[in-house]
Amino acid sequence: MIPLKMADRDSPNINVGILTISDSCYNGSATDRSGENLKHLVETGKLIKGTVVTKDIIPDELDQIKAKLLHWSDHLKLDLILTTGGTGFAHRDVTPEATKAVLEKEAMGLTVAMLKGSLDITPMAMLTRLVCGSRGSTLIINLPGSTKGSSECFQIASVAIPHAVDLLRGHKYQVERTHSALQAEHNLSQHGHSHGHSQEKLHSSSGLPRSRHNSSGHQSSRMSPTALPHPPLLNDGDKGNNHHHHHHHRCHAHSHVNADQVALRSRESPYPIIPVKQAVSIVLESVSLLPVEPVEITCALGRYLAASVYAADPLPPFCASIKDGYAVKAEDGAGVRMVYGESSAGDVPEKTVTSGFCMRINTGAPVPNGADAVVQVEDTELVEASVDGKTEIQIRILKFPTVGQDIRPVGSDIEKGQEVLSVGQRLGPSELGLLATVGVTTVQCYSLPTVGVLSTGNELVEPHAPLTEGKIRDSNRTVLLAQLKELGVPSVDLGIARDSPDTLLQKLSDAMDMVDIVVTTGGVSMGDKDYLKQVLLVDLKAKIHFARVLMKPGKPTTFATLEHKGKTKIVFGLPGNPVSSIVTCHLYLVPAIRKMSGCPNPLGTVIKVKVDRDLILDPRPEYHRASLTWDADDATPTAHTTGNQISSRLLSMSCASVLMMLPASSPGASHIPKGALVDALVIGPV
Ligand SMILES: Nc1nc2c(c(=O)[nH]1)N[C@H]1C(S)=C(S)[C@@H](COP(=O)(O)OP(=O)(O)OC[C@H]3O[C@@H](n4cnc5c(N)ncnc54)[C@H](O)[C@@H]3O)O[C@H]1N2
Ligand code: MOO
Ligand SMILES: [Mg+2]
Repeated sequence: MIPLKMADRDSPNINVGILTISDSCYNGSATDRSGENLKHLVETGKLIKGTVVTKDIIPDELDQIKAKLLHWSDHLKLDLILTTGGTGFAHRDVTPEATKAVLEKEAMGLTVAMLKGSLDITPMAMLTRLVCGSRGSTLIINLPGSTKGSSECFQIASVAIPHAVDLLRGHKYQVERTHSALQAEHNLSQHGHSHGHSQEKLHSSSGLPRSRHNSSGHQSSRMSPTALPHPPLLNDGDKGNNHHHHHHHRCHAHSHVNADQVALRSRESPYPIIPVKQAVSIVLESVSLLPVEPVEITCALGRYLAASVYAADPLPPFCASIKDGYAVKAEDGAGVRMVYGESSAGDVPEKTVTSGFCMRINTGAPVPNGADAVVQVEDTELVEASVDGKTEIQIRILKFPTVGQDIRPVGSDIEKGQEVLSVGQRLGPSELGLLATVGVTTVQCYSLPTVGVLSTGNELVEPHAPLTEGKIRDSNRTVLLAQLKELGVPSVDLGIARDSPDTLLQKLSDAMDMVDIVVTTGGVSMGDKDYLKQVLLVDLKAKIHFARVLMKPGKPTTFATLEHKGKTKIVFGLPGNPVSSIVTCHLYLVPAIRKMSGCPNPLGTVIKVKVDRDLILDPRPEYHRASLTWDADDATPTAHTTGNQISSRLLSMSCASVLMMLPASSPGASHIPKGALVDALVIGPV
């Protein structure tokens, strides 16, 4: 029996790499069924809550396997690598050897569990040599090469995978936290409180005894009682920590933001209000194109090309018929022809068509030598057939054919050497089809940024948690993670941070190792608990490019960059109001992601719409949510407001496919009359 388990909604999202190790799949003589099947199993989300970040096919070469495993664990920092293939007794089967070479710790239990489950199904399982274990925070699991075997073993292992990933992540953080706490204490004792510590110091691990790493003995109880013992809780801002007993957990980061002196806080924002256009320019100038990487066609949907793609062969590769009919010599004109044989799609016609003869042919089939026209069956009639009706002997051509009629010449769709896709093009379904047509299965694309999403606020609880007094459910994270999924970029759910500088610092510091972009919501306005900007400035030495924009909603939108381990990290501090965070996501985050991923024109589409009623203008330029309809006799869509536009009202986003870009009111213009045309930014399917 294979134990089945639904993905736990509390479990972390697992970044998965799928590695098919097979000479025959690599050289194209076999199809990668098991790799594709594993990808599908992960994507359905039934076994684990995971995202397939990368997938590749490599030959059974020890060095290549090792290199790939090292890259995926040390550089991509995947949570889980599933290999399929190369685990048997054939001479070339070296996956277990390559895996052992990179593992830091073996996980015999996983191997035994999969072996036991497989033995229940077939005694041949005795011959598998699966190896499992961890390297850094990456779990590596060998699966058999067969589709059936690999999916059975994956199902068995999946029961323990989320917890293993949790442990591996937790361990890493625990180590870093203990280091940073000790380092911070050390700094303070040497220099006193007035000295800020740098990001490097926070993560420094110099000279610390290993035995101290697991010194915090707190156990979380957020897993079910039947679950394995839980690792130390990550910090007090971690997901699901909205129960009282979590609040005393220690946060190891020490912010230097002064959080006590409410009365001394600034009563006016020190940041100038800038126009939206300027804010967008600043964002786009501050982000750069990410490096190029090879991407397999099955993982390339939505990616942007970094190198043009050319056709190695012409299409069609042979003269092909456009119709079902008869291949003829045009000069024979109309009249009776002897039928000898046929050319069907996939065939190679052996006979040559000579004067007075024709050959039956189907759409897409090669036109036989000697023929220079195809006459569709509708333009012919039967003259003579064999008695059994199985053979056409003579037919009559009713219409005079012309040379080349209903024939696609070689290369008429795609010429040999023609550029079929160019740099910067987005790979949608049809573009992937073009790649398939020209036989290019790996393309050079710009990398995608990894985006971390953090909600902030003491009032927030998880969507599934019961509402207690003073609490509301966190909706922003759900929206933003879904938006990222729709864009096809990898995301990291950073959970909820309490409104404390230490927690914010901890969460942000942790995130910097994992992601290119951090998106936070909440805590950017004028409240005494709005600490984000101060933590960015004081603790993380970030450059805040802007922190107020002249727009409604979204006024306190904050944008910062900071250097972390030699890389520039991007921080979007979006306002906490649900609508403000979504509108600013579309205006700033989405274009930034598009630019980083190689999109040549990252700004969204703006169309003209007709307003369906008088609209009162706000002193700030407003992004007014609306749905669209089309009247039969009018090309311009009518925009229907989604109602009350207060930025807390998430319902105003429901069914909104555009943001009407309304100008600020002025003494001469206080409203827009019904029927007027306004610009609208498209944000969803219309
Ligand atoms: N004195 C001033 N007060 C405010 C100003 C101002 O200029 N001066 N600006 C207002 C504007 S405009 C906005 S927008 C908000 C932005 O506030 P913050 O970004 O600081 O966000 P919070 O205070 O944390 O929360 C605001 C609001 O949104 C709710 N919220 C927060 N996070 C979530 C979430 N993840 N899911 C659902 N709802 C969330 C939160 O409970 C608050 O109701 O500031 C105005 N104030
Ligand atoms: O600018 Mo705020 O986003 O109006 O609610
Ligand atoms: Mg606030």
